[in-house]
Amino acid sequence: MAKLDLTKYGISGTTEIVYNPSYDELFAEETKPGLEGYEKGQVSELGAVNVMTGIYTGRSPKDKFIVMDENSKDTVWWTSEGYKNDNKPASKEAWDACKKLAVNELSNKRLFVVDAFCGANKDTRMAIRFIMEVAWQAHFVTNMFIKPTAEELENFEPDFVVYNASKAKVENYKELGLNSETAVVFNITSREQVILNTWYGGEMKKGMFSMMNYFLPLKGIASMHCSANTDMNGENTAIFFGLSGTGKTTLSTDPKRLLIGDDEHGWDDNGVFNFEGGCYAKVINLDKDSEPDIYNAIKRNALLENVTLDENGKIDFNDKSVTENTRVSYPIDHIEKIVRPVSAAPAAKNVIFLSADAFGVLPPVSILTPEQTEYYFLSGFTAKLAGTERGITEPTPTFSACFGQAFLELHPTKYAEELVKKMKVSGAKAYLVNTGWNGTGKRISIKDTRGIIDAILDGSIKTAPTKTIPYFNFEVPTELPGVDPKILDPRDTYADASQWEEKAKDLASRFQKNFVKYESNEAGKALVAAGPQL
Ligand SMILES: Nc1ncnc2c1ncn2[C@@H]1O[C@H](COP(=O)(O)OP(=O)(O)O)[C@@H](O)[C@H]1O
Ligand SMILES: C=C(OP(=O)(O)O)C(=O)O
Ligand SMILES: [Mn+2]
Repeated sequence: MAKLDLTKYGISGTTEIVYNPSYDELFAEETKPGLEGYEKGQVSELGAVNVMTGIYTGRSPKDKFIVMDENSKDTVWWTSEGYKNDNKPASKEAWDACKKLAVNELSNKRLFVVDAFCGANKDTRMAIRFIMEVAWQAHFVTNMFIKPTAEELENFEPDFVVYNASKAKVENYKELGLNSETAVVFNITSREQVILNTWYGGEMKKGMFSMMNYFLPLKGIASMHCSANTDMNGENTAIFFGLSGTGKTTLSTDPKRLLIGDDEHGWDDNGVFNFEGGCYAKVINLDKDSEPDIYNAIKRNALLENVTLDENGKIDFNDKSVTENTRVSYPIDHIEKIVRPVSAAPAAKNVIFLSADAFGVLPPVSILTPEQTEYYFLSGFTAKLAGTERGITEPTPTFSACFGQAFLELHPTKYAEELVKKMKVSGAKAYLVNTGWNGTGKRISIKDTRGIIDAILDGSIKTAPTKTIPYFNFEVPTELPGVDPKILDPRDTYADASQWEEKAKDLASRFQKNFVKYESNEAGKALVAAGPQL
């Protein structure tokens, strides 16, 4: 690519640029003899290549920073004593140092450059240029982002540039006010991201998600950490919010429906649209029979991360010895039932909040009032599951605003406002679905959860008999087709209902404590009544 000049980014001495490589080129590059360490891919029995990412097998939110400057100072939702979050400010000096480390690492090398889009909507998509030295990282972004047509590539002008220098370390991080030798730094003004010392693929996709979360709500578009699908006619759209591991990917991949996307979406006046061109599924304990579509997506061109293979490429999906956050990325067309050609569909009619409750208190499904919808969206209660974030080794209860706090760049109320506006126009209803634990000590089965989702999407939940659950005032159905009726009231899953009572009171008070941070204004105060009462 003669027209590609990387010196404008400070990258010099480039010996060759492999530009938007095809899948065949990527396969050859990532398996070529002589690759060492985390650069090396191994072909698995399913045809997909597997790579290992070292100690970073999940995102590293503690190492996430945003440059604080004139532009970002008053717009970004910075971490504060009153409301701690992952948006830590970096100085201009720290940015310059990190950028320099990245361009030094990437100078005098043979590089991969991938130009791709984030956002299926042409008016609001971001054109992104990824620059890296590692072939499989080029494969990852090729899978996960939207591929430009040949014509679009002709005139491709990036809105955002990502430098992946995973081999470089920030040695003087203390001096720079950073957290460790690893840094994931965003500069909203120059529209750049630098990745240092982590190889986890997810850092690249969730980085751009964070940027969409900054730019879109400012244009009046809802930007959401959710999966989305629609019915076979492309009419009855549903979105599934949830923190990592709560079931967005699993539950939106449904053979009865068309997939829009598994993780990041916008909702504008035309409807719901995907930001991505691929999916990133967890594969721990993946079972061919219970999740056939995801299993079948693991073939040539898919890319496995941190999965255990023997020397012959035989896969052991049950092995957690490296991480529980084993993954596969694949282009969305590895799933048969998808919306084509553009991953978009009309406004959502059903909004589902997935929460993996580690306490075993929440009912498997609750029908929410509009006020409860706002309250539970802002609260974002769930458990962080082992592995997706560094340092999390067991299900850890958390309140993650909007079910994706780590990716919010504006105040959570901004996302709630945009969602509520869109829901009002479409007349959408919201449900809180617990995909976590109950009194049995086991996780609610995928089969029961799928039954619940089916009942929401085919409308049968609307005619089901219901009762009210104390403390939370949740309206829950007492029977649903295809769902074990003994689990619908969580109290029935305990040997003694008083065990539930005790845990429920504890959880209710955690909700109340967490919500205090929203009570500094009238709108927040007004929502308290919709939350748990003791
Ligand atoms: N009831 C359930 N609903 C959804 N997923 C479940 C359930 N029980 C166990 N799981 C497992 O939890 C994980 C959900 O992960 P995934 O769908 O990738 O979540 P996300 O896309 O939200 O990060 C999968 O490994 C799935 O097999
Ligand atoms: C990729 C991630 O998210 P999810 O599990 O929601 O797909 C992540 O959090 O790193
Ligand atoms: Mn997912």
